[in-house]
Amino acid sequence: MSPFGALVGRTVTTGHGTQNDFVLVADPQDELELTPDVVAAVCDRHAGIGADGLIRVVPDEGVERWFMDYRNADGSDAEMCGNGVRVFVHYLRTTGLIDLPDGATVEIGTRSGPRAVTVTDTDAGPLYTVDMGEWSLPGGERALTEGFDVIVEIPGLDGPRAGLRIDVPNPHTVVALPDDAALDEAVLELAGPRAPRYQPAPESGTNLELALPLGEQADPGASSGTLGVVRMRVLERGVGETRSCGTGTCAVALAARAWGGSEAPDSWRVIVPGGEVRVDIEDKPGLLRRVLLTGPAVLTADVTLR
Ligand SMILES: N[C@@H](CCC[C@H](N)C(=O)O)C(=O)O
Repeated sequence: MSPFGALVGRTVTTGHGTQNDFVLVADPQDELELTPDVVAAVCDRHAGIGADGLIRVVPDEGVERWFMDYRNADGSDAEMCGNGVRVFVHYLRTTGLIDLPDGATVEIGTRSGPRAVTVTDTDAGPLYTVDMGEWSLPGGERALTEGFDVIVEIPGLDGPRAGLRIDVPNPHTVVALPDDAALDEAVLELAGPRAPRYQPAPESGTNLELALPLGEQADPGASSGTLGVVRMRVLERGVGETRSCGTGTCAVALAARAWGGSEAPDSWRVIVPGGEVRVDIEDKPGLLRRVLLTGPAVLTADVTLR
């Protein structure tokens, strides 16, 4: 019997955002029951299509917009997926489910509430800017000034490290590393004896980002101003090590800005194994704290499940 359950006979689409890859399943009648087992079977890299997550494309309840029903590769739910949002909107646009001309904005539904996404067409393909909304600090505001609120033991690295927890609004723990060697040597395994250990242990799990701040450069997107640059690796909750994580890049930019002190830039170029994205942080007094994520999205294939 096929492990793909309700998806047998369906044609689904694959795509990625900076190589964080997804299977997109259109469900315009909101009729598909996708159990965690079916999601895990589709995302299996050896016996399925293979992906970091699955996105069901479904109408939002009671409002005229599309809803991103995101699941991790192990079948679990998550509050948000930053790369997934861009790929989701690119899918809606490419398949004609929405009309989104260059420069236009669309609102989509997510488990964390509505998100506005704006497209900019470039010679290298479209870039999508997602208003990722408000972030928060489970460890309280003091964590931001102190720069950490959790201790993490990461195999491959000598000794415990300080980490900063940031919700975007899914949970992230960001650990600063001193050089490329440490970043490359860290072992990022989800489970087993070589999984990272946290003190305190995160109640609902966490995504773990290892961040290497690399200084600043002139901002090509502005006539004046600088862009912080940071390299990262990520261990995703419910997935394993991935080549990018959009919410993770936001958490890393926020942590790097906190560690950089009052003069640190608000805009960041975040380099991940699968490419790079831009993160713009807005938190001027009196304004909503929010973070904007800009990056590419690509569709790669249509596949029919047997
Ligand atoms: N890849 C995503 C994050 C997906 C959810 C995450 N694994 C979690 O469980 O919180 C992104 O691009 O943000």
